[in-house]
Amino acid sequence: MRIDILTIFPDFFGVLDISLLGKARERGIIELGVHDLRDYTHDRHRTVDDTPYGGGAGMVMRPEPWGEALDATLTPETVVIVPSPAGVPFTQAAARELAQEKHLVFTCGRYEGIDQRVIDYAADTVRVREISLGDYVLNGGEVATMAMIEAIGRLVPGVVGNPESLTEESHENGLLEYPSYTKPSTWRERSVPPVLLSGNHKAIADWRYEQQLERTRRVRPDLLPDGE
Ligand SMILES: COC(=O)c1ccnc(N)c1
Repeated sequence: MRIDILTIFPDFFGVLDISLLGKARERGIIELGVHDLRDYTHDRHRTVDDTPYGGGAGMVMRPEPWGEALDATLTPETVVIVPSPAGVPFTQAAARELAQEKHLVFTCGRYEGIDQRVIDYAADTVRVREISLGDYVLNGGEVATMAMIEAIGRLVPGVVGNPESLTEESHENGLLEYPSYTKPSTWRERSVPPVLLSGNHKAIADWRYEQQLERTRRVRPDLLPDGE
C-alpha cells in the first residue's frame, strides 16, 4: 500500500517513522509520502488560504495549490480521504476496507476547510471519502489523519506480526473487547477471574464472549446485535 499525505504541516508526521508503521515502511509493506502543500504555491508568501466568498469569519484553503498537489499525486486507483467533521463516521469496518486499497491520499484541511471545488474536482476522477472521527471539531485534518493511518495501517496484511491478535479486538466482531489480565494472579488484593486460570478453553471463550456482551450493553448498547 502507498499512502500520501498533503498538509501544510509536514513535520507533524515525523512520528510515522517510528512505531509499527516505521517497521512496515522498512519492510516495504507500506510506502509513505508526506508533501507540503506550500510547495504547490507560486507567490512569495506561499499563500494557501483566502477570505470566504459570501463573507463570514475565518479563511478557506485556495483551490489552486490543492489542484496542483492532487494532479501530482493521484492515480486511477487512489482513494482520497478528506478528514472532516462533516464526514461519514470512521469505523473499524471502514479501516478494514481501506486497508485493502493500493493507494490512499489524505488531504489535511486547515482553517475553515478546503474550497469545495477541490473535493468535487477529485471526485470526477477518483473515489473520495469524507470521514469524521466523531462529533467534534479539530483545528486541522492532521490529527485525524494520524489516527486513521494507525487504524488502517495496522490492518494491512503483513504489518502486525501475529494477525490472530487483530481478531479479538474491540469492534472486530462488532462488540467491545473483553477485559484482559496478566501476572501476578493477585495484585493489591485483586485476583484474576478464576476461569482464566482454569485451562478450560471453552469455558474461557464463553466467559470472554459474555464479558464482551456485558461491556457492550453497559457502554455501547447501540452496537448490540438484535436480541442480545
Ligand atoms: C479539520 O478536521 C476536523 O476538524 C475533523 C476531522 C475528522 N474528524 C473530526 N471529528 C474533525
